[in-house]
Amino acid sequence: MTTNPTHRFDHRKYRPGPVVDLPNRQWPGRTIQQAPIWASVDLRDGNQALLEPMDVTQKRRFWDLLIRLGFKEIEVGFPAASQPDFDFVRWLIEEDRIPADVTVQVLVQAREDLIRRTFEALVGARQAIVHVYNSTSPVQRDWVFGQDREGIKTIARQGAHWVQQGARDYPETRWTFQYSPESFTATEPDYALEVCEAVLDVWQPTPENPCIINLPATVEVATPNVFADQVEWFSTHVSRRAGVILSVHTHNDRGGAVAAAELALLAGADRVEGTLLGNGERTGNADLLTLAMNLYSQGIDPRLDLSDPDEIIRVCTDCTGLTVHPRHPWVGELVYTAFSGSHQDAIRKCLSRQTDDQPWQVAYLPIDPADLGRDYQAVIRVNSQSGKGGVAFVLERDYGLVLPRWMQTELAPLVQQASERRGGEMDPASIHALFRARFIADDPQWLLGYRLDRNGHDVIEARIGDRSGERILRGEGDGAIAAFVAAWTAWSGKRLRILDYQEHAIGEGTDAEAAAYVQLDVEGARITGAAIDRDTVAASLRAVLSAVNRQGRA
Ligand SMILES: CC(=O)SCCNC(=O)CCNC(=O)[C@H](O)C(C)(C)COP(=O)(O)OP(=O)(O)OC[C@H]1O[C@@H](n2cnc3c(N)ncnc32)[C@H](O)[C@@H]1OP(=O)(O)O
Ligand SMILES: CC(C)C(=O)C(=O)O
Ligand SMILES: [Mg+2]
Repeated sequence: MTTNPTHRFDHRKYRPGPVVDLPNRQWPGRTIQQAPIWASVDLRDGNQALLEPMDVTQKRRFWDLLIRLGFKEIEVGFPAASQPDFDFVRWLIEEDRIPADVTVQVLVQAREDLIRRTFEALVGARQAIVHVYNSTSPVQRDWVFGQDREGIKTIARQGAHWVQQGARDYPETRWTFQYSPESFTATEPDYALEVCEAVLDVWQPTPENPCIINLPATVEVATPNVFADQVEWFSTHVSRRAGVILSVHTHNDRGGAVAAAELALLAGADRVEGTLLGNGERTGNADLLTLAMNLYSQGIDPRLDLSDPDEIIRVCTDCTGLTVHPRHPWVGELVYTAFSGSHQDAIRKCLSRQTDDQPWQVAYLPIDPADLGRDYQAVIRVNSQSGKGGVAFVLERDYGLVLPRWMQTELAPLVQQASERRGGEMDPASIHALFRARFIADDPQWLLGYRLDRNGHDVIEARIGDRSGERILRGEGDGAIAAFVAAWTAWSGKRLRILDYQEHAIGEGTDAEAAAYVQLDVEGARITGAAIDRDTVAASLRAVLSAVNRQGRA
């Protein structure tokens, strides 16, 4: 290859992949109604892409996970390629680790010796899928295999024949045959079909005894709609369609593996191969976890139990050595977290209205994080992008404090400034500390006690302490706060007026406390205060004192 050093980044080097002329395409008008047949290729495609392939212990652990999640078809390796893969298949069979409703699948090239060895690996299996492949695209034909169209078709046909032969030698196993025209998406569609027809001619599948034709986007070379066209064209042109389980196997080179698999389902695919979290060659395979969660979030049973993604992540990470991006769809650490103010506000409002008997409709949260074992702790986190809604959410969630709107408005900028100074997240304890420092002021005067006479008209005697000693203030009014304000006014000579007052219980039972929030007009200045006390009246009096103290400080 020649490159011009002055034009290193040169798009003229590339050509678009093949497309199908499909003016009457049907897939755009369809929606996905049910989960496809899932086939995990974690232990094969995922494994072959690792810097350090899984050892036997890791493979066993991964297998157990796949079984727990509910996979019924699992490609367990390429047993003819390596002894560990061979041994793993033997372990599964000899240790009776394959549940009756699960079928193992193994991959093999269309080579006679390898196919023979593959059947040896599977001796004693109740049922198995033997997956044979060869590559069909022009570059593979011309440059890799050095074969013309006929030659490549012959490789496929022979492979199909050897597989059929092998199966005849082991009649005690229920066999399913699978063929992949590797590099399908880069292959001329009519030629890919021709090769598959040659395979089908050998296998003669029927609805009672179907085979699997798996169409791989070995390398993703086009937009997902192009893949969908290719799949629909294939699905509507292949013979013996009722005897063919049409499978797709997408890779993520352009970032579209999941979308391509979804559109392929609209286009007629019955089955999807992929991996958990998208591990696999280069940019990976279609992420089955994402695909399944996409269905789940649309109200469709994904037929996989993904309720504990943290366990999935743990096993995948331990076995592959790969980490999961915090924004990975559905399961990343940050995907149910809102930092920005308007999102937090909307989430808080929606969560307060969402009930268990309604369909889920919370803005910015496509599903209920609790379904995946994620608590609401992570939903709202506060930093300099956050507003009053987020601050209020955190104080309510973690401290049971339901701040009035006017107090939220006063507190939020303080939190924002603190976050800007700190340059990061404000944890709940810091927000709570800011709230207390701002609104709860038991100094320079504090409440030592009170006596309330509630005989129709409220009469209060409040014992107030300060650094010089203590005094008794007396007043009366309509309610304890009004009586206290009257007492304070009489003593201080200052005009004091309650603008707003709110209180609520924190917790329940004998441990419950009361939170009181007050907004006063003191000599024309608006000032706020808060207090928390086991006694409701004391909380309200202390809230008024907090405001007065704050005004005094100001
Ligand atoms: C898209 C995919 O993911 S396909 C799966 C790929 N996975 C793997 O390859 C992992 C396991 N593979 C291996 O360990 C090795 O490739 C083995 C053991 C299977 C084979 O190793 P080798 O015999 O050394 O052959 P190698 O892998 O280099 O294959 C190249 C030869 O096989 C031929 N070949 C490759 N694929 C196929 C196929 N699917 N069907 C028939 N022949 C094939 C090539 O034309 C080439 O033939 P040549 O030697 O006459 O030029
Ligand atoms: C073996 C085939 C199905 C494959 O992994 C691919 O083409 O990506
Ligand atoms: Mg692959």
